[in-house]
Formats: sequence, structure tokens, C-alpha cells
Amino acid sequence: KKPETNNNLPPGSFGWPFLGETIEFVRAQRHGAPEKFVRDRMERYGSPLVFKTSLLGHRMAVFCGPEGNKFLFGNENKLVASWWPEAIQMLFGKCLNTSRGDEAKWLRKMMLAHLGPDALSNRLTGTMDIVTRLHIQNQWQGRSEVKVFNTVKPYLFELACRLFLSLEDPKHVAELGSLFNTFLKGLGELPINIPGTRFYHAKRAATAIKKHLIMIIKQRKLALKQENAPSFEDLLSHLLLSSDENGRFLSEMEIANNILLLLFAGHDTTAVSITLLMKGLGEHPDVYKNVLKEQLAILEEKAPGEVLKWEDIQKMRYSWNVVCEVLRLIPPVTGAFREALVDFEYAGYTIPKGWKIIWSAVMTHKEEDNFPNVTKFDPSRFQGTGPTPFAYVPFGGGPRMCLGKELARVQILVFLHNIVTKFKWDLLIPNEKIEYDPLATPVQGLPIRLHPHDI
Ligand code: HEM
Repeated sequence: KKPETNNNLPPGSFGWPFLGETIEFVRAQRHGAPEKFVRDRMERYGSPLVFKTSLLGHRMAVFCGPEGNKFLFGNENKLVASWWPEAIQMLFGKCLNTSRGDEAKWLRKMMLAHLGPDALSNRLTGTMDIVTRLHIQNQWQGRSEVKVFNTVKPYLFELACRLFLSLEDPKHVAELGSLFNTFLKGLGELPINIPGTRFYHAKRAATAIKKHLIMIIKQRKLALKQENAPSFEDLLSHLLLSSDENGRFLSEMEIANNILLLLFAGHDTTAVSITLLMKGLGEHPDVYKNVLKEQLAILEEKAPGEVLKWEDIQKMRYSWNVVCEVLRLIPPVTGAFREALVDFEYAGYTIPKGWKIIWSAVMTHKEEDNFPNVTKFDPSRFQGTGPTPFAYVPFGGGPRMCLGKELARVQILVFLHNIVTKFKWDLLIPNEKIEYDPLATPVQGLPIRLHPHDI
């Protein structure tokens, strides 16, 4: 790297050549306290609004606090644009994650037509309830102990395959699921593509997954051409049939890459969130009782066997506040990256063009200034007007805000409804350690003891 000539850079250190401060950054994540990396440096440099560092081979500026989040979310496509580390870019290929500007806008619009509130309200909520009931019947009922993360992850993957691809064949889903587990392990790595590295295995798994997806895409194309073909109202058909304003359609590989992105984003984050939610409820029996009360009131109004509807989800206000508090204390995603499109000034410092930038949910969520009594588990923080704007950002904000926020809300609440109305549970490992690799996960997968109730 050329030495920096600009002498108005934010305070901070670039650390070791090439490695920079990556080791400290990763160590904080693996110890379950990613905010420590940011907090230590803020203390060292006199609580600046931004500090510099070097991570994953890049010069970076870390923006601290709600003002930083507001600035970055409000300047997307003007001063900054979404950016992901090379390993992620190489594993996903050309897709929404690696797109910017108008291309990203078009992709988001197209996907939101299938994943936004309209689609969820009309069809998807009921489907999720049916799949969830079956899952609980097969994987939870009759068992006295389960590992929550290991149990919900395959179910959420199965659900994502069904919602996005109408793929239901258990053998095919299990095969893809196993490739996915290898793929996920490479996302937080340096892109060193030599046999034996996690990245190398992840790259091979990504190629195999995309091969499967292309085969499914080709079959669907044929099916859509047939007269009297069954109607597939899923994301895949939607991506195949939608073009931009110039009549451009996505190529088969672009569709495969985007579906790979959604399968990843659509199951791993929610599996982690549900696991953390079960942990939170296991630790706070009073909160569990209030959630149960709300969910029973919804259940009592339904005819036997009737599935959940969009209106039922809207009634789960207290339950959603509880989920929000879980995502505040342990945000599954620590934050995300941007790239400076031009040289610009922030908080009196220059951020040079090309530098990468981090916004951090783990930091703002754990600041006493933003959340009084910050370590207390208190869902009532989300009543009324809620937290300070831009302090609570588990899904990001602005034009690149999480595309699956609504889908995640429905997935989590549908699961919560079904699980609390059937079971109470105890945590078998109190204070089980959480590790970020790259998402927040209890190291033993959260083993619990189940106590079914008769309702
Ligand atoms: C509780 C669960 C979830 C959390 C905490 C979460 C969090 C996030 C975060 C922090 C970002 C980065 C935003 C940024 O770059 O500023 C993001 C992006 C994204 N999420 Fe989620 N997510 C969740 C669930 C989902 C689901 C269920 C989907 C499925 C469809 C999804 C799809 C995406 C996509 C496609 C992006 C990229 C958006 C873009 O670049 O424009 N997420 N998510």
C-alpha cells in the first residue's frame, strides 16, 4: 500500500502491514464482543465520531454512533455505495450484493414485489405457518431435549427453498443444505483459494450450488413455456419473467447468483434470530409469560386448525418488541460495509475516495446514551416512539436496508407463535457463549429441555 499523503485523516492506526488490525477485529468477534474492537479504539483516540484502521487488506474508516449511521444511510449512491469484502463478492458473483445505483434499485424493486408486505399478506404467511407446524410436529414434539440452532436451521432452509423455488423434494433440499453449510464457512474468510482453506471449500460448494440452481432454472423455463403448466407463484418465476425498463432480463447465472444470495440471507439470519430469541425467553420467564399470553389470545380467536394470517402477525406487538430487544442486545449481523465514491469530509476529517467504511449495529445498540440501562433486557424500550433514530439498526437503513426485514419478521413471529403455545423450556447451558462466525451463534447450538403444555 502507498503511504497516505493526506494529513487530515481520522485518528487511528493501520496496524501491521497487510494484516492491519484484522486479527484484533476477528478475535473480538470470536469472543462474542465485536463492539469491543470499536469501543477500545474510541477510548484510545478520545471518542471520535470516526476512526481509521486497516481490515481484510483495506484501509477503512469506522463510523461510530447514530450520526454516522444517518450520514452513511443518507449518502448512498452520492458519497458512498454498498461494498462487501472480496471473499463475499467472489462467492456470490454478480448479484444484488455487488450491484450499485440503478441496477441495485431495479433488482431490489423486483425482489420486493415478491418479498414485501403485499406478497407476504396475500400468500406467504399461511404457507409459513403450515411448514412451521409440520416442522414442530416432526422435530420437537415427543422430544425432551433439542439443540435449537441445529434444529431450526434446516427447517428455515427448507422454508426458503419452498418460498423462493417451490423446491420441496427432501433429498434435493438436504443435498443443497449440506453444500450451503460448507459455503457459509467461507464468507468471513480471506479469499485464499488454495486446497485446505475454508474459502477453497466454500468456492467449490458455491459452484455446485449454482449448478443445481441453473438446472432448476432451465426446468422452470421449460415448464413456463408449456400450455396448461402449473402456475408457480414463487420468486424464481418472478425473476424469470421480469425485465427492466429497457426490456433486459436477468441471465440464468444472474438469477442463480441472486437466489443463492436470498437463500443465504433468508435462512441463516433468521435461524440465528430464533435461537437468540429462545435464549432470551429462557432467561426471562416473566417476558415468556407475557409473550404466551399474547399468543394464546390470538390462538383462541382462531377456528381449530386455521392458519395464521397477516392480520394475526400485526396483533403480535408485544412479541415483536421482545424480538427487537433480542436483536438489540445481540444483533445477528454486526454491521456492514460501504465504499467512498469520492473524497469527502466527515466530522472534520477527510475520508479518501476508495476507502472502505464500516457502520456498526453492535456499537450503537450497546451505548448507554442511546439505550438507558443498556444491559437490561427490556422490551418496553420499543413501545411508543421507540429508540433514538439511527441508534437501533439490526437491519441497516436507507436504500440498502435489509430486503428481507418483513419476511424475517413474519418468519420469526410465526415460529414464536407455534413454539410458545406448545412448550416451555429451560436452557441446559446457562450463559452459553455467543460467537460471531460471521453471524452471532451460541457455541453449543443452544441445547434446551422442553416441557410441553396442554393447550
Ligand atoms: C433477523 C434477520 C435478518 C437480519 C438481522 C438482517 C440484517 C441485514 C443487514 C444488516 C443487511 C445489510 C444492510 C446494509 O448493507 O446496510 C442486510 C441486507 C440484506 N438482507 Fe437481511 N437480515 C435478515 C433477514 C433477511 C431475510 C429473511 C432476507 C431474505 C430475503 C434478507 C435479505 C437481505 C438482502 C438481499 C440484503 C442485501 C440488500 C442490498 O444490498 O440492497 N435478510 N440484512
